[in-house]
Amino acid sequence: MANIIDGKQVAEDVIATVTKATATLAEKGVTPGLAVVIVGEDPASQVYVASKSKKAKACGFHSVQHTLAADTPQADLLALIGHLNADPAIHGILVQLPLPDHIDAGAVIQAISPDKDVDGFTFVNVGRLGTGEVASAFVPCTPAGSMLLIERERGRDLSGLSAVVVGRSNIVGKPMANLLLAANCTVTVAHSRTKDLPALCRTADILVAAVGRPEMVRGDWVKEGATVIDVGINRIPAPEKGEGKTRLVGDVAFGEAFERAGAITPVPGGVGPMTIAMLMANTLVSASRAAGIEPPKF
Ligand SMILES: NC(=O)C1=CN([C@@H]2O[C@H](COP(=O)(O)OP(=O)(O)OC[C@H]3O[C@@H](n4cnc5c(N)ncnc54)[C@H](OP(=O)(O)O)[C@@H]3O)[C@@H](O)[C@H]2O)C=CC1
Ligand SMILES: Nc1nc(=O)c2c([nH]1)NC[C@@H]1CN(c3ccc(C(=O)N[C@@H](CCC(=O)O)C(=O)O)cc3)C=[N+]21
Repeated sequence: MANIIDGKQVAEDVIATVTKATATLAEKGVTPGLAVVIVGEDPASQVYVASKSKKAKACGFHSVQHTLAADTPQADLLALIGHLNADPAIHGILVQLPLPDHIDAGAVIQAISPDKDVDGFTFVNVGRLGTGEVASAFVPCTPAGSMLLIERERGRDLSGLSAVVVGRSNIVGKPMANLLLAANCTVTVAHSRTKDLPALCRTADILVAAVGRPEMVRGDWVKEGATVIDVGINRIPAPEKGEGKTRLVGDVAFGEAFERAGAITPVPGGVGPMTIAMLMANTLVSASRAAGIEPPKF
């Protein structure tokens, strides 16, 4: 029977630290500014963006949201990013993904100033993380939040533990693997071509699932006592709640994995709230750096 990791609570702790540090910055005349840019009307994206803006305001940030039409030309989006890069009131820029097909997401991401890249997606920040310069990098929010949950559970010394990351996206899987490697884990990254994934997962002291397939990781893939981090957010039909209703599940079959894991994150209430909290933490760090003030440790 596993310990259920309370991501909501840890996220609240992070937000409390951010809010306190924001008040200290305010005494010095600095207000952290976060700009969230969304293109199109994808309802799921709208929900996430709204909750990011709300959290930013609750932290005491200057929070702006730019909602652009789905057919906005790429040049207009690049021009907006140029303005935000140059705006001294803005310390963090987040362009909500995915972007519409007519826009080259790579070109847009790389247009963000690395100093304001609170998502950690630009080459500069990816490179800092990849070379082990973790302290100077903006680390992508979901892996950064997952790492904080792992450290709260297992302590800061993860040396020699075996970690398996299922998924190799630039947003989650790869940066997660780099963070675990920087923490001296022995890391294996699995993906859709991996052979005998269940057997590989059973070797993991730390198992991170970031696949996007509802409940794919079964209970018997989990090593006894392992720490299981479920990044997946999948909305599936829930006819038991009524016609047309849905519910959220992760990439891990929670009920089964709970029986074998030492600790496991729930969905919702696990990694999701941490993602938003780390966005606030990264924005605070950016504002602190711009003001030449030492940011708090998370
Ligand atoms: N909690 C949060 O804050 C966040 C949650 N998410 C959620 O995390 C999940 C993953 O997101 P993201 O990384 O963006 O997704 P992507 O679709 O970009 O990547 C999915 C990865 O899973 C791999 N994969 C797919 N099918 C299998 C399979 N059958 N066996 C093994 N590996 C497989 C893919 O392999 P290959 O490379 O070979 O195709 C790919 O590397 C999603 O559910 C998403 O909603 C994402 C961001 C934030
Ligand atoms: N540039 C960019 N950066 C991102 O960080 C980014 C993005 N684009 N695009 C989409 C994904 C997804 N994402 C989530 C954030 C919070 C929750 C979250 O708070 N989830 C709640 C549940 C929310 C609900 O009920 O729907 C939870 O798990 O408890 C989930 C997912 C950030 N993403």
